[in-house]
Amino acid sequence: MPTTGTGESGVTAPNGHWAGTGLPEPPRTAGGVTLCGGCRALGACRLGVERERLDEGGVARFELSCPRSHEGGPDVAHGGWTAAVLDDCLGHLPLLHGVMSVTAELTVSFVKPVPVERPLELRVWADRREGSRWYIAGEMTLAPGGAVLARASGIWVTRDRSHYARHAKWLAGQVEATEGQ
Ligand SMILES: CCCCCCCCCCCCCCCC(=O)SCCNC(=O)CCNC(=O)[C@H](O)C(C)(C)COP(=O)(O)OP(=O)(O)OC[C@H]1O[C@@H](n2cnc3c(N)ncnc32)[C@H](O)[C@@H]1OP(=O)(O)O
Repeated sequence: MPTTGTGESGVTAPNGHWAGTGLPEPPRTAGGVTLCGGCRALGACRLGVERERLDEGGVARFELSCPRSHEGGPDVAHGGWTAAVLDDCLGHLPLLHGVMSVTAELTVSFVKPVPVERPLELRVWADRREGSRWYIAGEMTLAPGGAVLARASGIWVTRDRSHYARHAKWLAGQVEATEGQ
């Protein structure tokens, strides 16, 4: 990935485009974590993803922990955090291949309570690809010991830069249709 260097925050400023998408590359942290729109100002993943990489076998590996701010029950993660971080990390698999995609379907199994502020790992792989559809699965484990805490699977649909413009046009049409009602 072409870059312009690493700033004080450790976030790498991109100067290239994703192959085939025409979209600007999103910034990455020093740990290789792609930052979505909401996390860019902070320069860190608010869900607690600290490192990400693609291994030799094509499996994406993440190091993370649940921030205390996402505590649900005492000392355990809110289920919404678990679902959100699985959605985010599963969707990073196409990103790590230079492909922009959006979540079309997501199924989450909450296997055991997830402790907050403990090291966790997440493995993410593609079960198969059919045209623009990626069928992706992943598993979250406790870092020491490897006990499975949660699993997820879903479908991601590849998009190009017209996705957001199309959305903006659709939304403008919705607003126009309701004006004067
Ligand atoms: C230039 C600036 C760049 C900046 C660039 C930075 C990038 C920096 C990224 C960092 C990384 C973050 C990545 C986050 C990734 C998630 O957070 S994903 C968020 C959650 N998921 C979504 O928002 C997806 C919402 N759903 C959809 O857009 C569509 O249902 C899908 C998944 C694309 C459908 O695809 P499909 O199965 O091929 O179906 P298709 O027949 O094309 O469309 C089905 C329906 O959706 C509609 N549709 C499809 N696409 C759209 C659209 N774009 N707008 C409106 N309606 C649409 C169709 O019109 C159709 O509507 P109906 O005719 O049924 O009324």
